[in-house]
Amino acid sequence: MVSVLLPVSLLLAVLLLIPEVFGDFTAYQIGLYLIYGIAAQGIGYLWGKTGVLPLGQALFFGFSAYVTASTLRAGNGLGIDLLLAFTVLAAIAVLAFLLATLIFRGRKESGPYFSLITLALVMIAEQIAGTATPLTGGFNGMSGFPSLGNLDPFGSFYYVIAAATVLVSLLLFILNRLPVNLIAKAVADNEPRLQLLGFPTHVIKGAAFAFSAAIAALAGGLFASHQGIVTPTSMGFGLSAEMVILTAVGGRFHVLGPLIGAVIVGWASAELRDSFPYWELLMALAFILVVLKAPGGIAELLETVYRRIRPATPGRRAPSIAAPPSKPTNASGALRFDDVHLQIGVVRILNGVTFDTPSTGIISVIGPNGAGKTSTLNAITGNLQITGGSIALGSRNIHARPPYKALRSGIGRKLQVPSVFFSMNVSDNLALAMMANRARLVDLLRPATLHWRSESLTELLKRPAVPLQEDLVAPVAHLPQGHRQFLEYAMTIASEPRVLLLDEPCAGLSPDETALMTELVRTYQAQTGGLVIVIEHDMSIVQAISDKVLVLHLGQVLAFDSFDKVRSNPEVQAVYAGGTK
Ligand SMILES: Nc1ncnc2c1ncn2[C@@H]1O[C@H](COP(=O)(O)OP(=O)(O)OP(=O)(O)O)[C@@H](O)[C@H]1O
Repeated sequence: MVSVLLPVSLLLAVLLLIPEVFGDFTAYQIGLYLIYGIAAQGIGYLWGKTGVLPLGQALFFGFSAYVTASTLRAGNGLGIDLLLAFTVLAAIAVLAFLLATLIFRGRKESGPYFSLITLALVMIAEQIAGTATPLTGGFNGMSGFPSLGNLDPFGSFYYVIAAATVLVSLLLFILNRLPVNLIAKAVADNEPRLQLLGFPTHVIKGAAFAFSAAIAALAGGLFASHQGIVTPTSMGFGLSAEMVILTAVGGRFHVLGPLIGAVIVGWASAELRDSFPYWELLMALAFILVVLKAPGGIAELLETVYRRIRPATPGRRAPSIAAPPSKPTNASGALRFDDVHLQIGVVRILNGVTFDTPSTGIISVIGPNGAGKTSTLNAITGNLQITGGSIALGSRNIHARPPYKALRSGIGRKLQVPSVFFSMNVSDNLALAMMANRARLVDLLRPATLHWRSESLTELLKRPAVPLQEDLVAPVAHLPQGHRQFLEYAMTIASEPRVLLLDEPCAGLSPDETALMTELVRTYQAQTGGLVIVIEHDMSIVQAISDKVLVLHLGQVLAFDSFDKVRSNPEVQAVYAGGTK
């Protein structure tokens, strides 16, 4: 809690001292910088955590500013004004959520589409604001309305801005300690893995965008009241870009970064504007310098200096909490491919794959490079959409589903190259996996959820040969390949899926580690009674673990039988002639 209260108390103290030390006029100027800083904090949250860069945030800022101006002009009284303000914030958040989920739905990555669409929207909005004169006052804008509660913009209204700044910062600091923060960060880190853990990333990005839009709208309302005039530039691309610059300069990874950026850039611009004709050039150069040399912005530089003086001490590890059981998935029965075709452009990857697995056991998938093994798993989890035929698990067709629904259908997937969250430590990776298919919305707002452990995961971590126990606080980026393989395996089984898809789980493992991994897979299958499908090149492993072997070649099934029968199959021998692979 100290990590929240200390910076927030310091912020409060500094903001309260400003009018006392510098006087009302400076407080008025800083009030404006803080308003931009609040909007930039919203951008920082979205961009710094999820990696999604919004280029049209002034759309919400300006819209809210216009609505606030009209409301204040109508003179309804403080109560109605506040009620309307909350209604506008909520409406903007809902609209932003719908817009973002619509754009992100069906897209695998964040990509530049979203940024470009927000850019286009704010340009349209600025045009409309400039031409819809009866509503907005056209290019002259709206003016002549009182401040909220008739407070003096050059006096007491500063304290309203200071209060909003502290509250937004407090909220962001609290969010940083909750599981939702980990999930938001996981989007930027490895979105495909998060989807395979059952998280609908388009909804997560939509929620983060809605939150940042509501913060921009709050800032817009304060702006109208503070400035007493709203013009189309308050809803324009120029302001949107400026807010992004403030965020980048101040530091998008820190709660207070955007505020620092807004105050420093605002103050420097005001100082230079009158004394130096090329001040905009100087500001642009400063921006380029920060982006190139200090991508984490001023806040990160300050933190580096602070950490030199006071190195971080490793916190005490909180005791584990028994995780609730996984949500039932109703996954049962055999996996059935019926004449499955998969084509991307002119590349025909699967050409009529048909097989029917038993409902339990270990199936190995073998075949030469490029045979279509990984694509077969991709078709099951929805990472690739099939172009013909059907895939069913038990009595339910599963082929038209997006990847985040695979786990909800009881299918866990480990990828060929270990796919984990590289910017996080092992503990956070496991925490995300423990939430998969377990956490309800309310659990994502409880810090205790971060300490969930299931019995099976605890058992796995207790095994002396599993190299994860001593790695818990180690950044994943520093782990050797073998440890990453075990981590991804542990993450995949954390939600106890009934169907386990493992793509070369022993690749890069030492002989001892390989023996351990095969034993873990066998034990998991025996304990759950589920179906495990393993892609494997090493025939000794295939022989040791398989109940049946599926041989693929050129996107078709060459054989599907016991290991011995497959080994003596002349067609398989012909394909494998000359090597063990
Ligand atoms: N997204 C994609 N776009 C275009 N071609 C693809 C795509 N995914 C796979 N392919 C092609 O489909 C073929 C089968 O690929 P796949 O990865 O399924 O093979 P594999 O049997 O798993 O091979 P390996 O043992 O090398 O991993 C390859 O020729 C590959 O280049």
